[in-house]
Amino acid sequence: MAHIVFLTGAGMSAESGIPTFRDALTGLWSRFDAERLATAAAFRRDPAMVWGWYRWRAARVMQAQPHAGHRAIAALEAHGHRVEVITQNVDDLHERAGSTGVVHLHGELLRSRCIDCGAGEHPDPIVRPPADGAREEPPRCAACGGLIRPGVVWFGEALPVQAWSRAQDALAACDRVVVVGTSGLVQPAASLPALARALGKHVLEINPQRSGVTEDADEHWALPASEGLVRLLE
Ligand SMILES: CC(C)NC(=O)[C@H](Cc1c[nH]c2ccccc12)NC(=O)[C@H](CCCC/N=C(/NCCC(=O)O)S[C@H]1O[C@H](COP(=O)(O)OP(=O)(O)OC[C@H]2O[C@@H](n3cnc4c(N)ncnc43)[C@H](O)[C@@H]2O)[C@@H](O)[C@H]1O)NC(=O)OCc1ccccc1
Ligand SMILES: [Zn+2]
Repeated sequence: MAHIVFLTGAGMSAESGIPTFRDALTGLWSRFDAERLATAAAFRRDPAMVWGWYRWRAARVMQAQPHAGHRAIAALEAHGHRVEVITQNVDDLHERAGSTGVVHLHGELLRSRCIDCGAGEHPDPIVRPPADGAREEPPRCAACGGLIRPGVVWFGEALPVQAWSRAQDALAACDRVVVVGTSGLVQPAASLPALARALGKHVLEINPQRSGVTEDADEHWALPASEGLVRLLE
């Protein structure tokens, strides 16, 4: 039985209808670049605009379903392989496909917390998906009255310490690494494939396009995630 680490990015969820980071800028948000919108400064400046963007994205995630690629990773785990999923994605499609112990380097869209006291908060369910561009006032914290923010890692914010150390431990312990659907532009996550290579691990990249990772990969399958990952089962 093999010990496999999957490093996944937005391309992993593209076939489930989740827009990749750069494609999630429609309507009102299209005049912003993601790196500027996904920041604490933007939230403080205009909480309703940023919260509206995240609720719109959360609604898309709730409408989406895992695809054959997500299921293939979960199947490898069910077949007894040691599988660890380290993702930059803030959606829950890996978990919904059956993967366990998924490490979210950049947080989770469907978890929120108070920006002041950190209390975890579960905002009211999304009844009607907000129209793209819709502003929505973030709820207030029941404990301190502070603003509730999405449980994601914004640009300029440190990654969760535990997630980052689990990622490094997994790469050190694994036999091989499969990198799926990332452009390899966002640090420090983008440094993990090179770290795996430096640790002597075989690195396979699955991405229809060449990316910032391809140089660090031993193999590149120019395939969409759904096809490339199913091929791993054969
Ligand atoms: C843009 C980049 C230059 N910026 C950074 O890297 C910055 C740091 C930085 C600033 N200036 C710099 C200059 C140089 C180097 C670094 C920096 N990093 C940070 O700010 C990090 C935090 C980064 C995390 C930001 N949050 C995200 N997401 C959560 C929020 C949200 O979602 O709203 S990042 C977000 O964007 C990234 C998107 O990238 P990808 O996932 O790769 O997706 P992308 O769309 O780019 O590409 C998709 C790929 O899929 C492929 N594809 C398409 N379809 C398919 C398909 N069907 N199948 C397979 N593949 C497919 C495509 O070909 C393509 O290659 C993901 O990481 C995603 O999580 N924090 C930090 O540095 O803090 C400091 C610090 C340190 C200590 C103490 C205090 C502070
Ligand atoms: Zn609070």
